[in-house]
Amino acid sequence: MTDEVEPLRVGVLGARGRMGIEVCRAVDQAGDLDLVAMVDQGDWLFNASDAAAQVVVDFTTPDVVMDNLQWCIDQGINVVVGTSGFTDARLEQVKGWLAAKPEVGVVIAPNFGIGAVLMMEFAERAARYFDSVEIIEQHHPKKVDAPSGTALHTARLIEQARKAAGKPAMPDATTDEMPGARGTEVGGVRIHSVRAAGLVAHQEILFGATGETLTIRHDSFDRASFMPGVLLAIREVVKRPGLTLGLAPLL
Ligand SMILES: NC(=O)C1=CN([C@@H]2O[C@H](COP(=O)(O)OP(=O)(O)OC[C@H]3O[C@@H](n4cnc5c(N)ncnc54)[C@H](OP(=O)(O)O)[C@@H]3O)[C@@H](O)[C@H]2O)C=CC1
Ligand SMILES: O=C(O)C1=N[C@H](C(=O)O)C[C@H](O)C1
Repeated sequence: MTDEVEPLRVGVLGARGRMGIEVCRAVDQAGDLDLVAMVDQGDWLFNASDAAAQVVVDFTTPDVVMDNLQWCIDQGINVVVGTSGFTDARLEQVKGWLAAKPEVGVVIAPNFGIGAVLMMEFAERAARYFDSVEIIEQHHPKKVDAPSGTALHTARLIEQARKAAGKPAMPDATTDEMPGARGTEVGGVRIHSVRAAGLVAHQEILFGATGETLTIRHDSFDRASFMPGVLLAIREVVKRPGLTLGLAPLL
């Protein structure tokens, strides 16, 4: 008799992408995890179920992630999703699929960086005290979506916190505006998206009130920064049936 625990069997979708490569390496190096499937564009999704993956990690693209998720849930495979593009409507759709498979766990996190999760928490806490807030997100130029998933999530958290505190709309007297000059507005919060070579993933939240500003900033200089969060989600998702949104509930 041995009480040694079997390693968790993990498959990675988007395995040849920037994040996928890093996730495969991290899973491979973790003693309690077994990398059993690496699937990318053009590969057969069934590689993951044939390999009896218990958890699938998805870092693909916003246009394919929903099909992947539905397939995993149908197969009864737990899923950790890092791919961006999750609107409220998409989250509702996922909840609908999970209703038919209540034993399956899904973690969808806009950002797996522990520092980024704290940045969002701090921003949520600060939101009620400031008249103005704007988000400036900066990413590498190969990112396909704008604004980033992290910026969208941050804006929603700030919107809810301002609403709960009864804050009025932000002061903004702009009447003469070139399109795009003031960024895009999400939940009443302006988001400015910068794309430039040399960047990885960065975000600043600028709060303003009479006579003072507060800047909360997070920088991912290397995709290794996301790996502790991804590994945590893999280990936790098997214990959490249903949908978990964001990494914060796992910390
Ligand atoms: N939550 C978080 O902490 C983080 C989230 N992200 C998000 O993760 C996603 C991926 O980012 P990144 O790795 O930089 O992007 P990449 O474009 O480098 O990687 C995506 C990979 O998915 C592949 N792919 C496309 N379609 C499929 C499919 N149907 N099945 C399997 N694989 C497929 C792509 O192949 P091909 O190139 O041939 O199309 C590519 O190899 C983005 O949405 C990004 O915003 C990124 C970093 C951190
Ligand atoms: O594409 C990226 O690189 C990143 N995407 C996520 C997002 O859209 O917020 C997370 C992080 O910002 C890196």
